[in-house]
Amino acid sequence: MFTNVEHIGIAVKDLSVADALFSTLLNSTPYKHEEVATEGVRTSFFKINETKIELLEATRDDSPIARFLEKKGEGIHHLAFEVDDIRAEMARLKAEGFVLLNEEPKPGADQKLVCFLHPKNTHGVLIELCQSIRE
Ligand SMILES: C[C@@H](C(=O)O)C(=O)SCCNC(=O)CCNC(=O)[C@H](O)C(C)(C)COP(=O)(O)OP(=O)(O)OC[C@H]1O[C@@H](n2cnc3c(N)ncnc32)[C@H](O)[C@@H]1OP(=O)(O)O
Ligand SMILES: [Co+2]
Repeated sequence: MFTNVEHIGIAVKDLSVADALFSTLLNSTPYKHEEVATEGVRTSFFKINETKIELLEATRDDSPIARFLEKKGEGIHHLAFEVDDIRAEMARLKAEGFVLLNEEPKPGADQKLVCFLHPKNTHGVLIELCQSIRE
């Protein structure tokens, strides 16, 4: 089951510059910074009630964010939904013909297991599924 929009991911060239801008815009400060080495990103998270904004800076030239910045420039990179059972949603969506970019849930930022769907099959929007990692 889809339960929430978990976050909106925004690709930025320089995280500290974007942090300053979003801090002013939202009149708030990031509640965390986290590097996810496996995705080649350094992230910063803002929270407005239950809505999160994830700013993403590339840490490697061959990372998804670096490639996106090269092709499209800065901007909205993905839309992440919270799901209660990521494996069940992955199986359901695969059976519906969506293309999973990872066949097994993988660790994301902020204590999540994540899976991405190819934007070619979702009207050009990269979709991320997230499930909280329970202790
Ligand atoms: C930390 C974590 C978290 O929240 O927990 C994160 O969010 S990590 C966020 C970073 N990690 C990820 O994004 C992982 C999943 N992403 C990927 O595997 C990749 O970025 C792909 C989505 C497959 C795209 O890779 P790449 O650009 O190398 O492939 P490609 O050249 O074949 O591109 C296929 C087409 O998709 C387009 N394309 C690429 N990235 C896109 C995006 N974010 N949104 C919409 N379209 C996108 C390209 O412009 C191209 O369009 P044309 O064919 O028209 O030119
Ligand atoms: Co994300």
